[in-house]
Amino acid sequence: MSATAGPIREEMPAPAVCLQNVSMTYPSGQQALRDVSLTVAPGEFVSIIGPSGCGKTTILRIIAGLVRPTAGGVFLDLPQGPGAGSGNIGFVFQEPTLMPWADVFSNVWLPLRLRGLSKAAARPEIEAMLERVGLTDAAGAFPGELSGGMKMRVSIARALVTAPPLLLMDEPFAALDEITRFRLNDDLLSLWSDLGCTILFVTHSVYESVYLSDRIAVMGNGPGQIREEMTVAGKRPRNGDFRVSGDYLAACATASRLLRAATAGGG
Ligand SMILES: Nc1ncnc2c1ncn2[C@@H]1O[C@H](COP(=O)(O)OP(=O)(O)OP(=O)(O)O)[C@@H](O)[C@H]1O
Repeated sequence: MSATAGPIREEMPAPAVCLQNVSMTYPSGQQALRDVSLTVAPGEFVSIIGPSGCGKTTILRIIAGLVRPTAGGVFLDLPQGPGAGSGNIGFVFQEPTLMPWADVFSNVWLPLRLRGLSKAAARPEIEAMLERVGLTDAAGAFPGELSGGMKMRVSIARALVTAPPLLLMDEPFAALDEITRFRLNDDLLSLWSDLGCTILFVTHSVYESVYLSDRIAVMGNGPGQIREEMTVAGKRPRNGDFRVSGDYLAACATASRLLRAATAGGG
């Protein structure tokens, strides 16, 4: 082995998600993305903000493999989660999409059931996840008996019960009141820090993106392009103190300015 001169370089981990020059035109002819490049490091929390219709959901759907881009490359480097199958990406939608006829426990069991685990075999994982999201006492309740915030907790528990290394979240808290949203923001951050997963989070809220993220990708008007990226300064763990800190307010101002610039003058 030969020695190399110069400074020792830290090995950069391969990105968990890498989009290279991705474009997407739906069969209807609607162009949703144009030349989008984005990398997300393992364990990073990245938000995507942008105006309605700019292609945020399309990015998540492409990463999840639900639609194929018409051009460009999508590279994922994700450790396999436990259990069989390729379900190592969790997806949380704006609507909790729970099975109304099944109780909370059975809703969270679903992805494990799809992997062939009986209710009894899955019980320890389900109970641990319900405890993490504060729903132990609601295990036997049906979705119709739950508040919006509790339904979203079930949806998050269901997405995380298979311990996916990548969690995609599409405006999960948009329909919730602000107090519930703030609480779920904090709970999500502590889950993320405990589980060590990578999160890509779509939101319309500049404030939410700043509170949660390490980095923010700012999209412009369609056809969708990422116009800017910013890093959010601010120590972790973040909590209510961060919401009133100078770092937070400065980052919100920067993100708002970038969003305004990105959406000025149409696509
Ligand atoms: N299945 C589809 N077929 C045709 N066009 C689609 C389809 N899904 C999305 N589009 C179009 O692609 C563009 C991007 O849509 P997308 O849902 O990705 O945007 P978005 O930024 O997530 O919007 P919003 O913030 O309103 O949820 C829009 O013009 C939308 O109408």
